[in-house]
Amino acid sequence: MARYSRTEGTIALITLSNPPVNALGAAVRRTITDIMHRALTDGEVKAVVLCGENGTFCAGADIREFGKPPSGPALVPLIHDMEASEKPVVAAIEGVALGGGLEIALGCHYRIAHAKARLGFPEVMLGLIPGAGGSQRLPRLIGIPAALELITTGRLVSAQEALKLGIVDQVVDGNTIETAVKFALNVIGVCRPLLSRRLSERTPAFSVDAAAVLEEGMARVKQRARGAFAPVVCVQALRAAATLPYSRGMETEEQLINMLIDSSQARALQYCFFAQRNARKWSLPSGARWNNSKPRAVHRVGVVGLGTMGRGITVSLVKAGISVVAVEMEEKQMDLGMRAVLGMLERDAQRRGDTRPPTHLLTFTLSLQQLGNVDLVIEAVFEDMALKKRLFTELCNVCKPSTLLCTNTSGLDVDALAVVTHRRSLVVGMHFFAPANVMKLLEVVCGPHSSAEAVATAMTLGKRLGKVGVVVGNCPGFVGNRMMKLYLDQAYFLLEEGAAPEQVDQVLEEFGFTMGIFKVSDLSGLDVGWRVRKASGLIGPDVNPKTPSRWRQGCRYSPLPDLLCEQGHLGQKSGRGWYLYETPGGKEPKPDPAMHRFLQEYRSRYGLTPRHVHAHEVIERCTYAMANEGFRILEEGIAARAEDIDVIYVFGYGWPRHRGGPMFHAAQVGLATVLQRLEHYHQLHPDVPHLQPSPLLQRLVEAGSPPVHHWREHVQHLHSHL
Ligand SMILES: C/C=C(\C)C(=O)SCCNC(=O)CCNC(=O)[C@H](O)C(C)(C)COP(=O)(O)OP(=O)(O)OC[C@H]1O[C@@H](n2cnc3c(N)ncnc32)[C@H](O)[C@@H]1OP(=O)(O)O
Repeated sequence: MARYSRTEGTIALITLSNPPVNALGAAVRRTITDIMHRALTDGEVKAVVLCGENGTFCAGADIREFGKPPSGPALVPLIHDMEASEKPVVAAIEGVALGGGLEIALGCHYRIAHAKARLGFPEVMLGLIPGAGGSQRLPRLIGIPAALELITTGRLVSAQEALKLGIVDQVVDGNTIETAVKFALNVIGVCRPLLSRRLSERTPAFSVDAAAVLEEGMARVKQRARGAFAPVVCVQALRAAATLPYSRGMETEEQLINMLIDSSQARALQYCFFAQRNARKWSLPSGARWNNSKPRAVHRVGVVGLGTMGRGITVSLVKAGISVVAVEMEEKQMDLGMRAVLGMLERDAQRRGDTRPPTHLLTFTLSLQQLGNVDLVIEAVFEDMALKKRLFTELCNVCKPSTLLCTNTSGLDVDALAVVTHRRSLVVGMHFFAPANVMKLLEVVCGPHSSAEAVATAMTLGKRLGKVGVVVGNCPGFVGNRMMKLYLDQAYFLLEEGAAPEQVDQVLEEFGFTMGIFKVSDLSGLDVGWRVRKASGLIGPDVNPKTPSRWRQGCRYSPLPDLLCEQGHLGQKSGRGWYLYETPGGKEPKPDPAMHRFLQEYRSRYGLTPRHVHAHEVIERCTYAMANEGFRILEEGIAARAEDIDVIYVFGYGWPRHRGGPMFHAAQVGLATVLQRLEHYHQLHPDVPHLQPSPLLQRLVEAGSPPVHHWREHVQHLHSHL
């Protein structure tokens, strides 16, 4: 928990010891409180050095304790007593000093940091504010503007930046604890009383325009928060620091954190924190798991296809220091792709203040033969099964027998590709999201033949690229796009029934989505879905001409997006889609009067009487339809946990993190309510089978709506993919 020792005769060394990150659980707080008291009252001790075991100072409060009844001593009095002491207390910061960890460090009189240390207040990402004095001490140390930026974004700073900002007093390359001990010996008796080192006693060095900074900060934060409360409350806490004496500021901080601590948003964000980490802990029906499967070493990767996805994947790999052989079939395409990749790397290097992008890691070629020596190939060609099958057959002949063959398909059958190779166990899906060098999500698609080694290798590679990998089973659209299809369907149906694209988008954005569904569709290009619908036989020559336009494969179908594509309205790229753009390639969507006329004509052609669609209906139909499919996905074993589905939606589809993900949201609304609303909508739309409540949802409601972590126990694994 925490150890006490003496060094150099007069220095008390307190070492936090709670692996893996020295989180401040109740027992740790109790131990530090006791031994700090011992150090501060021991006459022989002249100074105290506080450090953490295993190269980590402290990652803050133990997040697992949030939501449980409080126990153990609070941090605030401990920090207060430490700061009030006449004995200098020096923090030796290695690894991280985050949240409560940084608050402890700010209560110390001096801070020495290792060059590789990172510091920050990530509380906002957990739906909280720094609630143990951090919101009041940090602005007294570094001023309102810098504190505002760090606290409202949760951004971590390097030791070097912390030094520049004045958060730490010294940065060391060598042994931080030894340096801190020497430092402590040097300051004993030098700076008495320690008044100027006590941040709580500092007269705030606020500039005259602090009020304006806070006002601007509040406006910026509200605009970016997409409905999240914590960033707004962070600004309120900083306003207290700027305008009130320290003790009153602390009272306000306490009131504000108490308001947030049990909020549904804080719960959702904390759920996301663990869901993201649990997604790494995959397992397969064979018993193979993340911690018993060895990934292969990957030094050189082949990327086939230099379209939008291939380019982003190549950039991601090169940025992670991995050699890439990028293959295109046609010279012109290769030229375009090469220029785009080099441009992206150049801009990235400039942003990081680096003059040379790592282009030495890149080879561009028109020949697949150059893939003979790569460890792994990522195929990123068009979504055309025949093309992919030909390519996989060829890759099998070209690549060394141990090369993993991965497909970036966004929903085609990974198993159908595996069976054309002589190495089925080495075939997995690596489904990146556009732009692949920016988006964090990676679906690792495990087919029935994929080996644990192949899954482990793809997941480890994803981690090296800074992605959040989630292992999913093989089915059309996997998890993300399978649920997205139903979300889109509901959005189209809402247009048929009377809504306008901008109305649906506005409601979704107010709910917290990064972008409304129709704006997303315009951005990705309407032709993407059009091709998928053609390939799956929903449109095209295979459809019986007698089939009604609004009816496909036994259920309601909306031809709206097909009609737009037929008119060449493909979204941003053509200057017109669900919205109007100033020029082709324009980015600013404007409601399109022609779209409104088009929808009116469409409705009258099919005898649909438009009605006013309420915001709550938009949210319910879109999000409950998604969650309902999520329950089916769980039942089929395509996702192992509801958490995995939520991670996919938060990291890949702009789902608001403070609402936890579609499955968590369903749980927060109440499964019984979701069930009842789905029944209601299904009654109104019996021709939409995916509105019919899934059997798992019904069973969960019958079982009393257990919490998300217990849903797995109610899944009847008839045939589990995971
Ligand atoms: C009021 C509020 C107060 C006073 C607070 O302090 S709120 C907490 C503020 N602190 C944080 O938000 C830090 C959260 N942690 C991280 O950012 C990262 O975990 C890390 C930078 C500390 C380390 O990152 P990394 O090396 O990638 O490792 P993991 O993220 O995988 O973490 C390792 C395991 O430690 C668990 N963990 C991390 N932080 C905490 C914590 N504060 N409380 C409890 N547990 C924590 C994490 O879940 C991992 O566990 P396993 O998945 O391995 O079981």
